[in-house]
Amino acid sequence: MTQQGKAPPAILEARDLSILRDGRRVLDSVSFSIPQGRFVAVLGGNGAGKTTLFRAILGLDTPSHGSLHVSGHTTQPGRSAIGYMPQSRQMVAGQISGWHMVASALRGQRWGLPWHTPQARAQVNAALAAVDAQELAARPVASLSGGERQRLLLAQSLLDSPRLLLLDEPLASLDPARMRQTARRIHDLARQRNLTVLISTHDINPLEGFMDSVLYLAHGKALLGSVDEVMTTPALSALYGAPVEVVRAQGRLFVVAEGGGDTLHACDCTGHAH
Ligand SMILES: Nc1ncnc2c1ncn2[C@@H]1O[C@H](COP(=O)(O)OP(=O)(O)OP(=O)(O)O)[C@@H](O)[C@H]1O
Repeated sequence: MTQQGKAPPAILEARDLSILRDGRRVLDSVSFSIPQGRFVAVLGGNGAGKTTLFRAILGLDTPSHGSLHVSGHTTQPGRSAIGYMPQSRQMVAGQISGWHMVASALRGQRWGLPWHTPQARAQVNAALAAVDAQELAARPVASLSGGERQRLLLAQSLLDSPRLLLLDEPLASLDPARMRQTARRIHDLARQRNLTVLISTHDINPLEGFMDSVLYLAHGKALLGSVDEVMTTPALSALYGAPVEVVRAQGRLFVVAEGGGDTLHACDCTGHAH
């Protein structure tokens, strides 16, 4: 990391972290340190291990080797300081209201108890207000658009005053304007609350101007740094262990397999060109 000045203490620290899934090494001796308050884009192709990393941070997957600490503590399930927006958009549908859907994620209330304390109600209302979703509170979830449901999921992740937000592809299936709007909303919330945000995505274009760092996962390895440090042909070729090319066109940045093969990622990196 090359951010200027004294870095705040690390909220997330991986040391030689390896994680197996079905016997396959998804993360292989990965080390990185993320200071509190950073807004980090987590990039990597399908199956690179983004969700696996999030699950490990939540304490749902145990490292096979190495260590992973959140605020200096070993990861464990149920830490209230972590807000999570899962990639799976499955949610209780039917006639449940937006308000009750958000409330169902309150700690200890996961099965939607029919009553809530005034404090719990205030927390749900505040989370809805934080994402400008008050008008969705009374609507049946089944009647909401995909983008509106995603706003409710973001509200859920804000319950219980998290210090760290893990957002697994929160921009997926949004139109370009809403991607940018959502990225700005998350960024502003993070700044107001001094939250650390890890946001996984296949297109970092909408995050341009908001992210402090990129954590790029490929072939079990990870590279953390600024956009300028990570999104370069030499850096990503070294990470992939194979030649890839970082191409800039019309203010956008693409990562392509050498020889003009598949586009691996796209990102608007105006102002980051080398
Ligand atoms: N429940 C599971 N059991 C066994 N293997 C799994 C399981 N979930 C994921 N994997 C494997 O772990 C690897 C990493 O998957 P992961 O979901 O972390 O990738 P990802 O970077 O989030 O991918 P995507 O961008 O497609 O969501 C993949 O090879 C996947 O097949």
